[in-house]
Amino acid sequence: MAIPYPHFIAAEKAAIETGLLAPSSPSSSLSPPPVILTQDELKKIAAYKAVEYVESGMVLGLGTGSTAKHAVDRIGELLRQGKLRDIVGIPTSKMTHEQAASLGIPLSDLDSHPVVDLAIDGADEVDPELNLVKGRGGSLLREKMVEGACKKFVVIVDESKLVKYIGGSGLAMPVEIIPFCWKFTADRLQKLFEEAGCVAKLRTFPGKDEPFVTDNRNYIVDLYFKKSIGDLKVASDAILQLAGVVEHGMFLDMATTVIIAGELGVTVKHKR
Ligand SMILES: O=C[C@H](O)[C@H](O)[C@H](O)COP(=O)(O)O
Repeated sequence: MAIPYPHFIAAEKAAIETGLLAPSSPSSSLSPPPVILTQDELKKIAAYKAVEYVESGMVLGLGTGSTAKHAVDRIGELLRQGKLRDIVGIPTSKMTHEQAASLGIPLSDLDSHPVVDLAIDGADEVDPELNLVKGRGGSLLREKMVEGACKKFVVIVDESKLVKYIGGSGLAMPVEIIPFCWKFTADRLQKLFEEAGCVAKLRTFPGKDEPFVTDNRNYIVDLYFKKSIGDLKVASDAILQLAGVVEHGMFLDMATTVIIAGELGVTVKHKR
């Protein structure tokens, strides 16, 4: 989707920094036409901004998804150019592992590097307190392990991901569950949030009846809410108490910084 970008100065600055736009010459028109950036270009702007936090020698959590992909590409590029050195990446999914390996980024895991300096990842929802929903792309467990082990967690989104409250987009809040008796677990999840009008649906591969299988060979049940689920910590504890649940996609109080690329340019929010 093309997003009109009428605030030319902020947009131009962000786009030039990211290399999406060539700097205009001094003789160029005083009233340039509005820059039109796609949603993917906004993601790229946020990702490039986040990579500015990366320093040589860091152990890096490498996120998953269409936004994090840009950050991984950029890290690979800076390594190739010699502008970054001695980076160790900890991928949060098989897909990111493949991407990072193809770019020549040295890779490791939490067993060998239990402390991660910085993780960069996308999100599906961001609330005003910087709580997140993640996992609509199917990765959440490895992300939560790696991002829970990092000193700084920088989240990169375009402004469409901002919500007033978690679940407020009306889109899925994913829960990773074990395949054994998945209907039983899905029913229990739905009942847990009856008052919020919750509907629990097993995720399937697009256009097929087959259950979607995560990197950890689990299933995902997507929860859809009609209303707010109230206290997020209470909701999180209740979900995690169900025996068939492995992990959920609410990342509460984990993000230290959120970088948002939007109509007004780039906004950086830090955890208070
Ligand atoms: O499962 C996917 C991950 O949690 C992603 O980081 C999240 O879904 C955001 O993905 P995208 O950047 O593609 O919107």
